[in-house]
Amino acid sequence: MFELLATDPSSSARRGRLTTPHGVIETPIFMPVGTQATVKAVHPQELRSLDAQIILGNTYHLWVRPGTEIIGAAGGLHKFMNWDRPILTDSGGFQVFSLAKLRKLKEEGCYFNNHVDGTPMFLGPETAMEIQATLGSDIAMLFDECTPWPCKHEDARSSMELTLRWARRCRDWIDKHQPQTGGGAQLHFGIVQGSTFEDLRQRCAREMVAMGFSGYAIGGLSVGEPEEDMMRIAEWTCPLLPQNQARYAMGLGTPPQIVELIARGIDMFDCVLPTRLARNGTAYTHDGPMNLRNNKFAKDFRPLSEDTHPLCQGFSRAYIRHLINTQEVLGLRLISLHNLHFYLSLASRARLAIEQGCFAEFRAEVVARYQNRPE
Ligand SMILES: COC(=O)c1ccc(CCNc2nc3cc4nc(N)[nH]c(=O)c4cc3[nH]2)cc1
Repeated sequence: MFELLATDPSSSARRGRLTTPHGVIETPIFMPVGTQATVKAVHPQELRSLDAQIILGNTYHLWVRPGTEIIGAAGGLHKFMNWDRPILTDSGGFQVFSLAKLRKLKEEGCYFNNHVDGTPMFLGPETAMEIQATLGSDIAMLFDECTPWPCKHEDARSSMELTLRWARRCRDWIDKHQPQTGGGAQLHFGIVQGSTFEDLRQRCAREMVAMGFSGYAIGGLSVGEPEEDMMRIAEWTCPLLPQNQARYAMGLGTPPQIVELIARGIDMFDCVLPTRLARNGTAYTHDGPMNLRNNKFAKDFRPLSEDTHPLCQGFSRAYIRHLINTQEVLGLRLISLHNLHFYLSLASRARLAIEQGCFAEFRAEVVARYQNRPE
C-alpha cells in the first residue's frame, strides 16, 4: 500500500510511503543493485548503516545461478543473503535480452541459452511469476519486453502489445496462485512500455492500470534514448498512473536525471552506476564524477569528499587512487560505499526538501553544481 504524504507546489515531486512485507519504504528512494544476491563488495550491515531501505535483485541471474531450488530450500532470498529489509526483483526479460545467447522471442516467452554455460532455458510470464514467488521478494516486476531503442512506431506498438498480453497472463497467474492481498502478500508492479511514442505510452499506461497492480514502472528507458526523450516519456506517463501508487523508473539514472525525474513524479530508482563505476575508480561528488585513477590525485591528500560515509573517512584521494591502481579490494569497497552514500543521501535530501517545501531550490542546486568538474 502506498501513502501520498506530500506534494511539491513547484513540480510533480511527491513524498510517499510504501508498505511492503519486509518493511516500510520512504519515497523518493534509491535502490542499490544486488543482482546476484549481494550489493557487490558491501556487507548487509554496511547497507543498513547507509540507510538503504530496499535493494534490487534479478530473477534471471538468480534462476541461472544458484537456482530457485537452492534459494527455495534456504527459505527465500532474504534468508539466503541475510537481508531482512525489502527486496524488489526484476522479472528477467531485460536481462535475457542483454545477457543470454541465441534468444528466440515467441508469444509464450523467450527461449535462450543462458550466459553461464549455454544451457537452453525458457522464461515466460508464468515462469517469471513462479520464480519471484520462490525468491519471496517484496516487490515482483511483471514479465515484459523492454523495447529496444530506436525503433519504428509499428515495432514499438507490437512490442508494447506483447507486454500487455504478458501482463494479462501475469495477472491471471497472480489471481490463481497468490489471491491473498495485504499483510505478507508479495506486491506486483506493472511495467509501461511504448518506446518514445506518446500514444503508445498512454495506451499502455491505461491498459496496465486497468489490470490493477500494486505499483507501476516506466520501462524501456535508459536504453540509449536521448535524455530529453527520457524526460518527456516520464511527463507523458506519470499523469496516467494512480496518484496513490508508487512509480518506478527502471535503470535510472545519473544524479541530475534522478532529481529531474522526481520533479516529474517518479518515486523509485535503481541504477548500477554507483556500484559499477566504483569498480573503475569513479567517485560521485556534488560537483560531478571524479575518476581517482587520474594522475592529478597522485599527491592529493585531501579526503575523498567532505560529504562521505563514516567508513570512508580518513582515507585520502591519493591513497584510494593507489588502491584502485593496484586492484586492491579495499579501493573498490571504499568507492562503492561512498557512491552508495552519495545516491542514498541524494534521495533522502530530496525527501526532506519536498517535506519542507523547498524542492525547487534543491533541484536547481543539485543540477547546477553537478555540471562543474571537481577540482
Ligand atoms: C557503466 O554503466 C553501465 O554499465 C550501465 C549504466 C546504466 C544501465 C541502465 C540499464 N537500463 C535499464 N535497466 C532496465 C531494466 C528493465 N527491466 C525490465 N523488466 N523492463 C525494462 O523495460 C527495463 C529497462 C531498463 N533499462 C546499465 C548499465
